[in-house]
Amino acid sequence: MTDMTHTASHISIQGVHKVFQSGGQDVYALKAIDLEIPRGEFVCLLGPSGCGKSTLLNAVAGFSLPSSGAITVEGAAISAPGPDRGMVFQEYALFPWMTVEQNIAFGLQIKGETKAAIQAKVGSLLELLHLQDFRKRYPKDLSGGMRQRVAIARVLALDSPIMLMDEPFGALDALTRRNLQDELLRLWTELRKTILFVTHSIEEALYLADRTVVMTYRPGTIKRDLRVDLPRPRDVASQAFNALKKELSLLLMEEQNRHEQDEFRGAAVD
Ligand SMILES: Nc1ncnc2c1ncn2[C@@H]1O[C@H](COP(=O)(O)OP(=O)(O)OP(=O)(O)O)[C@@H](O)[C@H]1O
Repeated sequence: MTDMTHTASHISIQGVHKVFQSGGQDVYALKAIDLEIPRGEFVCLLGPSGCGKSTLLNAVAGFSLPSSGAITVEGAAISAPGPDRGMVFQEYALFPWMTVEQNIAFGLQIKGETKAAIQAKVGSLLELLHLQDFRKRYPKDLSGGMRQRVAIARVLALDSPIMLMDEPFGALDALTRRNLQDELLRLWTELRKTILFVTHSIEEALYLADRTVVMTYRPGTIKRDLRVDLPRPRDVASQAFNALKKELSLLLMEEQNRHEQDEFRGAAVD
């Protein structure tokens, strides 16, 4: 296997606010968010629909900047997307006209790497993600789980020290989902990336993260920043796991209720 960069980066989010205009009104998507994510940490953002998880992730990605406040990576302010931050979306985002290996190679070609270097790196990524037998296939001929493996390989190809993941396993069945969660943990342990991962699922957050950050529904603030100190691989049937699950369920339910009341009043715009 060729060597891949084993580095990670520190993300600092300071006093971040994000206001959208909707129907002539201000929608406070994020309010006074402060979050420090040390290098190599795996952090999950958890919350009901509309609490600002994607807005925060997109701000770190540089797709949509905060209305005020600052986000830095290794001390440098984020003002646009960059190769230090790879993004994996729920909808795979693969090029349908390219094979698996062409999809993985694409970013490396843009970077202007040599043919030999690209071949070596794509080969090692196919191996790493168990995709060797699928290299000549097109996305339409792959299962959802396989497509998501390709999307992860494509981000890893760029050696981004930070991986931003927006509900990447949300569309997968339970078994495939657990499989990919395990794969992701293996990759994270091996490559020591910093991961910021958005999910609706309490179990997913507790299974994966070093820290689970629960957000409130509109305005999006941090309701709870919970360190998950359970050893890995985590036993989802254990008492300790279920105690944390219960604790987070209660917090989430409060926010879900606020969401529903908001919708009831016809005030929700999402
Ligand atoms: N471009 C936009 N214009 C207006 N309002 C927006 C825009 N993008 C997001 N919002 C609002 O900001 C709030 C946060 O949205 P966001 O998509 O970040 O939430 P989320 O927690 O990721 O939800 P989901 O889990 O459903 O993706 C929502 O109330 C949403 O309606």
